[in-house]
Amino acid sequence: MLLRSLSTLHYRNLEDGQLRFPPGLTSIVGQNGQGKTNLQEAVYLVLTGLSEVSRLEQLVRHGESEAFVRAELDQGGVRSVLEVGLGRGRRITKVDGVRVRAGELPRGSAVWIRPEDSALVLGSPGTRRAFLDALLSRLSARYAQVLNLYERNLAQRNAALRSGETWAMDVWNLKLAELGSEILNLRRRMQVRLEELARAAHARLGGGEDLRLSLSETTSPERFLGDLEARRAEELARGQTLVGPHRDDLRIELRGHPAGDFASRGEARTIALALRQAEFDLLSERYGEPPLLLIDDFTAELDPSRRAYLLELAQATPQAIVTGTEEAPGAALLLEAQAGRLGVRT
Ligand SMILES: Nc1ncnc2c1ncn2[C@@H]1O[C@H](COP(=O)(O)OP(=O)(O)OP(=O)(O)O)[C@@H](O)[C@H]1O
Repeated sequence: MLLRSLSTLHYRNLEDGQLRFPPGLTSIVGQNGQGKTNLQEAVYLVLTGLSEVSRLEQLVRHGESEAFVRAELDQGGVRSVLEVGLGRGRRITKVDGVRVRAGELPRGSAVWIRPEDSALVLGSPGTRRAFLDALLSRLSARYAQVLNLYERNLAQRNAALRSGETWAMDVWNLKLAELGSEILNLRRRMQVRLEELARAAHARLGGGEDLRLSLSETTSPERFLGDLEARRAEELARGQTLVGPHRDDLRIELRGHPAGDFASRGEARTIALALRQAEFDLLSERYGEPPLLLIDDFTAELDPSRRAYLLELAQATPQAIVTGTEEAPGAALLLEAQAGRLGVRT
């Protein structure tokens, strides 16, 4: 898949208009706050449906009520158009003019590597769960569907716990244990390959051989139902469900110690990069072609070996968009961002 063009209207500070992208590497240079990240965010959103903002309105330019992003793709010689319309608390997604749910977008199409990725190692369990859930949802439509049902059931069960209305609790328990167990099993299956790929990338990055990833689980498929029943009194007192995949973590250990507590900033950065490389590899394996690679601010990467790794990865990928305060070498297209305007620099 190749991204041929991106058009935006009222998207953050980006000037309205269309940008065309060649195969290979596009380098976007510019000082801070010029719109480099906003452009990558728009590309990632329209290709994958994923966004990290808490409210979609944040993506709409100040003073406007709606924003639009449109991407033209070339999929093995076939042209396809993806569109996202954003308004207050709502989003409309279209593929070739037909409305679809955000989950029906081609989810293997892009990977975004950002300076903020260190939070995968140093941040809360919720950050790592979100990483696992987003990746698995992109690898398996079944996972996305089961996760959605699980989250709805969990919200209803928690509401029942808070209100003390326990008459339907046995029904909630059965449903939650059934859906939750499927999530646990799918996570376990992916974790094996995720660890292999992340360990290999970590070694290539010079981080050593001793990175371990494992699931830290609050229950298991076999114990799920029994654990829910056994902890009912405590759950009623706290008004929330205390076991299940929504409480689990991806345990990351470096040289036998939890990386979140002991890794240096540089080591955390290397592990985060290894996780993104594993994500890139898993999506390539699943969909039979490498995703579009987005790298935000490679110049923030001060370590020479990590910087070289990022640039080599970008150069070896069929299509990559790399931002920074300086030019990425080997670019097929060089753009300069200035106050939201992206112009070709020659
Ligand atoms: N909804 C919005 N409407 C208008 N402008 C916005 C909106 N959201 C963010 N901005 C502006 O976009 C700019 C940030 O752009 P962006 O994050 O893309 O910068 P950048 O070029 O990647 O810089 P850096 O190198 O600092 O990350 C800021 O000036 C911010 O005020």
